[in-house]
Amino acid sequence: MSDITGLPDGWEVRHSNSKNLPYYFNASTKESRWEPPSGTDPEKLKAYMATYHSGPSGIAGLPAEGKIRCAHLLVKHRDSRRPSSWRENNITRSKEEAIEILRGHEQRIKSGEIRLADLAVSESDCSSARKKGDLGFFGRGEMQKEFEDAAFALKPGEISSIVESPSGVHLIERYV
Ligand SMILES: O=C(CCc1ccccc1)N[C@H](Cc1nc2ccccc2[nH]1)C(=O)O
Repeated sequence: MSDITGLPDGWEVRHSNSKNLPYYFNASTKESRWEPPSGTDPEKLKAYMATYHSGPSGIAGLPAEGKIRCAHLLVKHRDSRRPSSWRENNITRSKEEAIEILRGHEQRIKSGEIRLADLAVSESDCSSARKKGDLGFFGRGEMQKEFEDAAFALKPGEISSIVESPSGVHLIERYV
C-alpha cells in the first residue's frame, strides 16, 4: 500500500475532467473505478485527498499532486485540427514546413539566444501565445495524449524535442 495515498500498490488517484471528480486508476492493470479499491486505508486516502486534491493548485499555490506546469510554442499546419490561429486566419503550410520552422525556433532557443517564452509571444499558433506560451498547471488526462506524454517525460527546466499532436508541432518547456 502507498504510504502517501493509502491505496494498494499500483493504484493512483486521477482527475476526471469531464466529471470534475477524482477516480482511481491502476496503471499496470489499466483498471479504473470511481470508488477506492479494496485494501485502501481510508484515513490515509482522506488525508491525501484533502492535501492534494483540494483544488486546482492544491495547498498554498503548490502544484496539486500529479500536476505539472509547462509553456509551449506551437506551429500549426494545414492538417492541424484547427488550421487557424491569432497569427494566421487560414494556415496552409505543410507539416514538413511547420517542422522546419520549429527547427529554426528550436536552434535559437537551445543555443541560448532567446527563451521559448519570449519567442512564443510572436511565433506560437496557440492562444497561450499572449501568456508567453504558459499553459498553467495541468494533470494527466487534461491535454492531448501526445502532448501529455512528452510533457510528463520532461524534468523541470527541460525543453522537449519537436512533439507532434493533432494541433500541430510543439516545443514544450516544463517549468514545475
Ligand atoms: O487549446 C488551446 C488552448 C490551450 C491553452 C491552455 C491553457 C491556457 C491557454 C491556452 N489552443 C489551441 C492550440 C493548442 N493545442 C494544444 C494541445 C496541447 C497543449 C496546448 C495546445 N494548444 C488553439 O488555439 O487552437
